[in-house]
Amino acid sequence: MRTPPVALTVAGSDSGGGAGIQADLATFAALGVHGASAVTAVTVQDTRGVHAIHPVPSDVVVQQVAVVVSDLAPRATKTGMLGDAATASALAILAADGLLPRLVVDPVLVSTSGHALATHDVLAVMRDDLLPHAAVITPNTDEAAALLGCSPAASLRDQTDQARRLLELGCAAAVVTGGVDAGARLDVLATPTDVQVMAGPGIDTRNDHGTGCTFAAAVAAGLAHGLTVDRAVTAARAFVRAALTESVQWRLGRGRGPVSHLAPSSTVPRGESV
Ligand SMILES: Nc1ncnc2c1ncn2[C@@H]1O[C@H](COP(=O)(O)OP(=O)(O)OP(=O)(O)O)[C@@H](O)[C@H]1O
Ligand SMILES: Cc1ncc(COP(=O)(O)O)c(N)n1
Repeated sequence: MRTPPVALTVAGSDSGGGAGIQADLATFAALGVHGASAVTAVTVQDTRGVHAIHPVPSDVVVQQVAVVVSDLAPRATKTGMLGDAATASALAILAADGLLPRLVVDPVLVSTSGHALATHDVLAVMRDDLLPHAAVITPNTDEAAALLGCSPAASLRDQTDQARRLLELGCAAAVVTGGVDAGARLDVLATPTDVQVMAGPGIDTRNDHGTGCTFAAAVAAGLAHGLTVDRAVTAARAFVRAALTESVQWRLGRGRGPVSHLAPSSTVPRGESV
């Protein structure tokens, strides 16, 4: 087997395994990428919600990144839940030093279950110091509105406008996810030369915990394989759609279950009791 490319995720741990580090590593593995990780926080979490958050000190986050970067030379990096401003600032410094190649920033602020995953001061640090180093950022419409200080998008036109305006914050590309129009799901990708609206039918499921992490990790996996941002985003959309479709019938946990990160060509023996 060929040596796989390496991607690094800097994110929080989700004990339920649906989002955060766990979703990122599962996505990397499904897409043929070796995943390394720097944990920013331990969340006590299941499919019903976030019950507690235990931050990892920012210097320990930096140490994790430093050893991985010097030993494994990741070709792409993804950030998710950063938790506090000290960690966001420390990462911005690492990015400015060129240590976070092909950086995908998923500006995680609040979980689907409505729990704050970042202190109020993270937003400004992320916007002013980290985003200018990103190859692409992947906010949903609420996160985009928070970064821009405007109201949430009420139409595709607003969402497109948000994606364009995010480029002014200095990132090389921005994909604003989570638009819904007449049952279709809309993502808008803006680059300095182009704006693309990507639409697909909404998948009716309650198992949608971790879609944002899975999407951003899949973009990072594509970049680690050498894809352009445009192609990495298209491939990531296809991966998330497959992950949502495969898990429609699942009953994992009592709340919003995870999407499937299991490769469709899974070699796990079927029909055997374990
Ligand atoms: N029910 C669905 N049907 C089709 N596509 C979906 C559905 N839910 C999410 N997606 C897709 O998943 C990707 C991630 O977008 P989403 O807006 O869910 O991110 P997010 O809000 O950041 O997620 P999270 O709340 O997990 O952090 C996008 O490509 C979006 O279009
Ligand atoms: C550690 C961690 N990172 C990110 C999310 C966001 O995912 P979601 O919006 O699906 O809850 C989460 N819940 N937990």
